[in-house]
Amino acid sequence: MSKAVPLAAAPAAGASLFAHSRLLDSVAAFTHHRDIDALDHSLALSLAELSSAQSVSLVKRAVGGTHVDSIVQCALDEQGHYQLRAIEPHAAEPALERVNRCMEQLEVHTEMIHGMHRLTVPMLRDGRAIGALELDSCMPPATSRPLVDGFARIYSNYTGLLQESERDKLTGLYNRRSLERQLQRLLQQHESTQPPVAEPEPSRPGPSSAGAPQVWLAILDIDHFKHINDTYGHIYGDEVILLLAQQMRACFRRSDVLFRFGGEEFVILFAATDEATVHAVLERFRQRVAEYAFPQVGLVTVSIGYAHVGVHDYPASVLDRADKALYFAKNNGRNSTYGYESLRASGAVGQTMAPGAIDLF
Ligand SMILES: Nc1nc2c(ncn2[C@@H]2O[C@H](COP(=O)(O)OP(=O)(O)OP(=O)(O)O)[C@@H](O)[C@H]2O)c(=O)[nH]1
Repeated sequence: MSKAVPLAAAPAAGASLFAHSRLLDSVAAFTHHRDIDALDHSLALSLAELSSAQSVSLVKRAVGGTHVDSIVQCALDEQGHYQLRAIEPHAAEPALERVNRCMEQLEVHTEMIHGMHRLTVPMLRDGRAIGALELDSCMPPATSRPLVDGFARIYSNYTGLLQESERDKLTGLYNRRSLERQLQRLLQQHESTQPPVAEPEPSRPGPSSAGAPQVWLAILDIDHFKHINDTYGHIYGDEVILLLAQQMRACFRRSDVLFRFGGEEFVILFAATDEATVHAVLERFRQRVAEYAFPQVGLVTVSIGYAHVGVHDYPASVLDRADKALYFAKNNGRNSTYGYESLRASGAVGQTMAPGAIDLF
């Protein structure tokens, strides 16, 4: 039997339904994104619009780390329109103290600033803060807090799922599936500074115009890993993989993108101005590994092959070139680093795969 709804309740219910559907629209819009940068922008804008805030900042810690590695802010401009911008964490140092405290203490922070209410809410996952949302608004914190809390929880859950799908379970590095997206992202970042590359050899690094950074891909493979597994067992083999991933994190820059590509193979994507720098960076890492005493196993070495990434390169063809250089290292004593372009110039390796023959993942 249907229940009569008092007439007087209808307008309030209508208004609340409208507010709920706006909220759901926003959540649907930002969870539509698979790309975390786009998701961050969408979240900051949705929260600013729904709360009519003066500004919303999304501050994020590096995956698995405690330092802030990105800040996205959505703030009203003089014309009353929301504008999104990314802020370099080092440029926001003093303001970050408050946010860092909130993330360390896992506590919500409120204060009055220039006649506005400032609300800082940590975003939690598995009992630790992955970042924080900060809102400057005319509304008192008690009014805006449920909305900010809700967005923080949805963001944390959703990015947790996204990260699980793009990370290797053992090491926490990116997995093979994420290479194409990360490569595109890095190329877009550096596209404007990359000199035009002559066809039909997209792999050849352009002239180093005013030291503009270019993108490079390196493949790193543990030498005689089967022997390590056979001698010490798979658990020690896994431990070697884990420790190597830790060394990679410690040795490469935060902006370098690290992958466990499968088994005992790793990939590094990074920007550098010239081949000599690339070689020196990779050699430094190879030597560091060769000097490290792995528990029980002792000394372990790695072989490295690398190649330049052209703006219009397919991931599979870059991988093929770097793999040729790696293969050369494996066949020439291991525990060494080789670049495809130099090997090609000296005639030590042949042509890479034809554009039609590539496997596009
Ligand atoms: N412990 C462990 N072993 C793995 C994992 N993935 C692959 N392997 C093993 O890694 C070994 C790789 O062996 P190969 O491809 O012959 O290479 P290698 O022994 O390192 O020899 P080179 O690369 O030629 O120096 C195989 O025995 C795989 O079973 C993993 O996640 N954990």
